[in-house]
Amino acid sequence: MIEVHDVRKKFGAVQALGGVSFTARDGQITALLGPNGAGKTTLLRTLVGLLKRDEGTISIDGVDPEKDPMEVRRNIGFLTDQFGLYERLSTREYLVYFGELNGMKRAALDQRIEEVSALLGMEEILERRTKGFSQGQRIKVALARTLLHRPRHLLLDEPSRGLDVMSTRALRTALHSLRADGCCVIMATHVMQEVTALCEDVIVIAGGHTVAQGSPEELCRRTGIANLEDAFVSLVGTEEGIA
Ligand SMILES: Nc1ncnc2c1ncn2[C@@H]1O[C@H](COP(=O)(O)OP(=O)(O)OP(=O)(O)O)[C@@H](O)[C@H]1O
Repeated sequence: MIEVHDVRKKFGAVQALGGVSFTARDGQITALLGPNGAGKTTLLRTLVGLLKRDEGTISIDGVDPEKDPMEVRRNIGFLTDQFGLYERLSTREYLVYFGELNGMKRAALDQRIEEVSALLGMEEILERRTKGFSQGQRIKVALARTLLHRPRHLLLDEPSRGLDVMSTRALRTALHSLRADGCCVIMATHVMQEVTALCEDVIVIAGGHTVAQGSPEELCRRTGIANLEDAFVSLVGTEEGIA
């Protein structure tokens, strides 16, 4: 479970997060919705301890990422907006490298690479060097790295960008199975169909503040608007950020 209370973060004069609070439960996929520049990426980076918050509290299964970043990272998979692939390595070499960094034993790691590769449809790119990979291929490799050590928590920053229809479906299947395993998933996205298809809970942030949290149905009920996209626009008070 991830619990966030009144988190604030400034970059110079820019107040990227001005008071974000929410709870993301285990066995649930929580969408993080917000217009461009709302603070979604900043929030995710703060949750894994890559950024230091100015104020507020964060608890990842009771652990503060600033006090014990290694413990939090062991239990978290984070798909960032920067994939950080090593272009001289093949996909398999890259995954072995990160699996070993996470303390996985080689036999278990080899088996897990096969599983994740089958899940994401990566067989054809497994032995290829990542140099020159398309956007969709790059995101698959990064996603595979994120899933490799079976994290208890998964933070995904726009995971479906650049994915084709088959890969988007594969991602959905992967997320369903992680949810069934009790994983706590937070997914920043601009794609409303993804939210309605996958997420039982939605956090709406705008201007660095939590504007609302609830199921898609609750947000529609609260705004008196039947369609989630229109409800979102009404909550943030702008037409920005709609895919
Ligand atoms: N390193 C940084 N230095 C200065 N300003 C930053 C930095 N990182 C983020 N910001 C600012 O903080 C605000 C929130 O940015 P953030 O990337 O978290 O938004 P986002 O919700 O992820 O946006 P998008 O949907 O466009 O990806 C923006 O105004 C952004 O310009």
